[in-house]
Amino acid sequence: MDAYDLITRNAAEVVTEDEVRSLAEDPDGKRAYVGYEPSGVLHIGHMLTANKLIELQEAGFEIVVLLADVHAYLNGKGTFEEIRETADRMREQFVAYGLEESDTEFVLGSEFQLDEEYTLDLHALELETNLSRAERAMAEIQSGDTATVAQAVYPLMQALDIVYLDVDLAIGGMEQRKVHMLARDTLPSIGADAPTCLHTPLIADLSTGVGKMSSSAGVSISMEDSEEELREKVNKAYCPPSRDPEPDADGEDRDNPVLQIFEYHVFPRFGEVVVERPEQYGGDLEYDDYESLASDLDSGELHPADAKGALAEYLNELVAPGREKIRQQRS
Ligand SMILES: N[C@@H](Cc1ccc(O)cc1)C(=O)O
Repeated sequence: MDAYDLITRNAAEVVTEDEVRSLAEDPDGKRAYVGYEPSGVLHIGHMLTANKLIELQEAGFEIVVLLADVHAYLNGKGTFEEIRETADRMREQFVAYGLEESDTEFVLGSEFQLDEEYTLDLHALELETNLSRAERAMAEIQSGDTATVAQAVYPLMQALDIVYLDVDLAIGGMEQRKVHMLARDTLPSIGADAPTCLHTPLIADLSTGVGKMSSSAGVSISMEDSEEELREKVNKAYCPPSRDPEPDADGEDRDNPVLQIFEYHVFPRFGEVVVERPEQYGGDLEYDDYESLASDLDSGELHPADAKGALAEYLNELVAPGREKIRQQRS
């Protein structure tokens, strides 16, 4: 796979393709980052962007993980002290998940976001941005129904982080895209470059396939799930025998979250998949790529129950080191 294909593998969108192509010409030493609001336990959304970081690490990128303590505080996630405490645990969980510790720069937001220079640049961006634009950028990230002033400052700080962390590529889930577009539009006003961005897809709600999976509503997969819990969650998941399910009665689009997890989590980390089946049902099935697995589900060769059984096992393998780390952190 050439560098461009590796960088953009499984991305929902890159902004812009030309900019990513020029990064791909010489990826060595280029810097990519994801920022996370610290929380006690990683969930599948964190793991999805982390998969991309691991791939970029392999492509030669320097990886920066921002533990965005000030952002979590601005987004109403608790007292600053509480949030800080969880940041360290989160870092350890990322390492357990597979981010090479010696090759990853973990930065706490408060290490630089409270400096005078940063603050003055932030105020300069505030002058350039109207409130409704900031609010719109935050709509999918904000906790609570009504936007606070803190939540309007939040996306501007996120934009500024890209400058202060000196990154060449900003990564985030699709819910970050409006913040990144705001960053592209406003950073030039303070003399900085518009950042190049890559967005990872969102996984559909596990039980319905409608909308996105969320750690705050509905069933989500987390790093502390036991093997048994994973099996139960996956068994109950929505998985019609097709990769493009029919819209539901309300005409809402559905996706197949079981297939999405194979595509965005299992294949990128394991490379191949074996679905174990008793001889009498045709024996084991082996797949080298996502496409062949998805088309076997479409054709009926692969039964959803067998796909789910395999998925639960691979997920268990993915979360096991982090689960062990969480156990140590709590003892
Ligand atoms: N907005 C990100 C967190 C974040 C904060 C600051 C950044 O610079 C980047 C990302 C989230 O929703 O979790």
